[in-house]
Amino acid sequence: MIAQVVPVLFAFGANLGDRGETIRSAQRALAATPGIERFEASALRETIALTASGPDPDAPRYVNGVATARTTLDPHALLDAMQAIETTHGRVRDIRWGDRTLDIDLVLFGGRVISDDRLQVPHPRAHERDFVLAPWLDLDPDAVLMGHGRVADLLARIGDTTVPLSHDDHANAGSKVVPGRSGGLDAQG
Ligand SMILES: Nc1ncnc2c1ncn2[C@@H]1O[C@H](COP(=O)(O)OP(=O)(O)OP(=O)(O)O)[C@@H](O)[C@H]1O
Ligand SMILES: Nc1nc2c(c(=O)[nH]1)N=C(CO)CN2
Repeated sequence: MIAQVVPVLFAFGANLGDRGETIRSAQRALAATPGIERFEASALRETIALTASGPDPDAPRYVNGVATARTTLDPHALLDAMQAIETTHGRVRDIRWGDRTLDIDLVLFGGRVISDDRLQVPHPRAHERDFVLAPWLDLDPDAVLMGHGRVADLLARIGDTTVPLSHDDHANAGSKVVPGRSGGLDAQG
């Protein structure tokens, strides 16, 4: 049987260590994962930490970005690959929304709605996060978030507090980590 190729959207965040390099390294690892192809990463943005008690301008700032890709993996195998990459990049699972070296979220898996003990897709909080919407809009000005509408409209509604990362020398460091427009996810919107 020929495996189905599904467009996906990943979100990346880090607020400890060499944040931008960690995210670019994780993206190279994901792009090199068997079953993942056509990986396209956004520019990175610096963002105010969202904590359990709201935005905290005094907490270490995050670097955030998104990437689109196509995959033949099933959603849970993809999550396994994401979590293995988080672990190799020093991620420790402790307090919810605590500081972290790397977080990778699966925002969209084609047009699938998934809700089980390991995965909620579309990511239930993506539509209210400027640190997801702003880099996605950079990557694809026509992007649509399934169930919520145009990303440009969502971002205009919540406001954009993110700023472009001044030093992002690694944007093209991986042969398959290329900036570009997302392919296919809009059709699911
Ligand atoms: N769409 C998703 N992408 C990544 N992990 C998910 C998703 N949906 C559910 N999870 C589950 O969330 C668990 C905890 O994730 P994590 O601690 O990274 O949450 P968080 O990143 O702090 O919060 P948030 O999901 O609000 O960004 C993971 O072990 C994973 O099983
Ligand atoms: N700015 C910002 N804040 C966050 C982020 C993130 O990626 N960026 N991720 C969190 C948990 O996933 C909690 N808070």
